[in-house]
Amino acid sequence: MGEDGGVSTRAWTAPTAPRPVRAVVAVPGSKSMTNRALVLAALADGPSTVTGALRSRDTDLMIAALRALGTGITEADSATTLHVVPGPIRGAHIDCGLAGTVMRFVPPLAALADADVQFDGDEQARTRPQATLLDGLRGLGVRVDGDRLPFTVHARGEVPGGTVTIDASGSSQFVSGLLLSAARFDAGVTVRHDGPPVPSLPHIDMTVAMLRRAGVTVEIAHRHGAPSEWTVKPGAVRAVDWVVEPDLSNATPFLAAAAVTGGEVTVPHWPAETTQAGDAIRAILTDMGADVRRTDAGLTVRGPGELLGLDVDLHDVGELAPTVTALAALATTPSTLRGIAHLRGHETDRLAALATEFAGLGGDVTETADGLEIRPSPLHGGPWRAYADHRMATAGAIVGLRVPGIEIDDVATTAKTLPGFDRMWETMLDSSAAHDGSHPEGARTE
Ligand SMILES: O=C(O)C1=C[C@@H](OP(=O)(O)O)[C@@H](O)[C@H](O)C1
Ligand SMILES: C=C(OP(=O)(O)O)C(=O)O
Repeated sequence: MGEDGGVSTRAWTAPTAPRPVRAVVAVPGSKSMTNRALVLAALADGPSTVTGALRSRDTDLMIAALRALGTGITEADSATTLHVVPGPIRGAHIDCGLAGTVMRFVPPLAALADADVQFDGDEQARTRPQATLLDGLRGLGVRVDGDRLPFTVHARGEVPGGTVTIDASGSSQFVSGLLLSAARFDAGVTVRHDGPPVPSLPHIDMTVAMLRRAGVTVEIAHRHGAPSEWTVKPGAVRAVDWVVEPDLSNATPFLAAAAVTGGEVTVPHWPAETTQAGDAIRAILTDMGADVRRTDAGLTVRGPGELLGLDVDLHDVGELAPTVTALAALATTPSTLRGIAHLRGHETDRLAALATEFAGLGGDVTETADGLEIRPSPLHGGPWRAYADHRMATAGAIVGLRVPGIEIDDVATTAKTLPGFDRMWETMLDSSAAHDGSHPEGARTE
């Protein structure tokens, strides 16, 4: 179990929206960027700062892991501005909680330590796929005991590195994890993928872009039009002052609130260009009939009169599947979500969890080999289990806007990436009510 209090639970009745939601909702920093910036800063050739960092269970677990391994991390003017001073990497015990980014990004860095590093995490994390990463490390000359949490990296101060072939079809994080620390391996690394297509490629693009920004040379080779081999040359990781973008995946439940209530929600500081997978919500909501615009004010979604279902491949953006399933379950026409078999290894088996919880509300959501079929069906209130999955909890909240009596068993689990989600949600609704739907800038949660 996590030692950081992340396992305490709290029940919450999701509030309904008596009128169209009208709000401006600022979301905190990206989990994926924060945890990459922290790892790169810990490996860098000097002190870095990370501005706009997300503070949440997953990022605090990363901070704790890197501190235990010898990195100095202090808060500067605020909790979201972190000063990172690299130090010699030493032996430690690491709690991964349920964070994929901690369990996949930290072991390769820990392999550079001068002593053993032990990893464990939540009970539920012990079933998340991990062997591919650990086999990859073995292929690079590291001794590792175990194939899943708990496991031990027998570090000896250096990693030979070289070429390794893995099947990364289970998670892009296996590739990202090996690449992030590879510049510090003696021979760098070449990761070859051999297997069905790698999911979540934008997340690997983010890894490559951030490595290059830190002065690391990365080369990519393609097979059949898809990247299949990544090479990181050995060399210094330069210290960078990282500025973290808002978390676009965490923005999606708030944008969905506009879509399902025929309202209008703006998320400020939406980047014009980004490697974040969450940016795909723009095309998805447009396909469902919403009006989606990016302006200097941010990204604004205006809900349609009629929310339409869609047929979409979410292979690259599996993180969005719970939000998209909630939207689709409230749409007037059927939907098919494809390309997301790997969601069975996320925080929970998300395909099973979504099908089960919608069935309990009278919904018609069925699992396929690689996704979900969602048919319109009248929904009623009832229990909604979160399965320790932040995005299951936020999906329940979206449904609750239109369906009274959605009893989420654990809203505290949103602290994995968005502590205070329920307060933000309630503020969004309260301010919409204050303006009675007449003013588009009703709520500001900034
Ligand atoms: O590298 C990252 O920051 C992430 C990669 C993706 O993982 P998968 O490739 O396992 O889907 C994504 O779903 C996860 O939330 C974050
Ligand atoms: C899959 C997710 O998280 P993790 O980084 O733990 O894999 C997610 O946030 O949707």
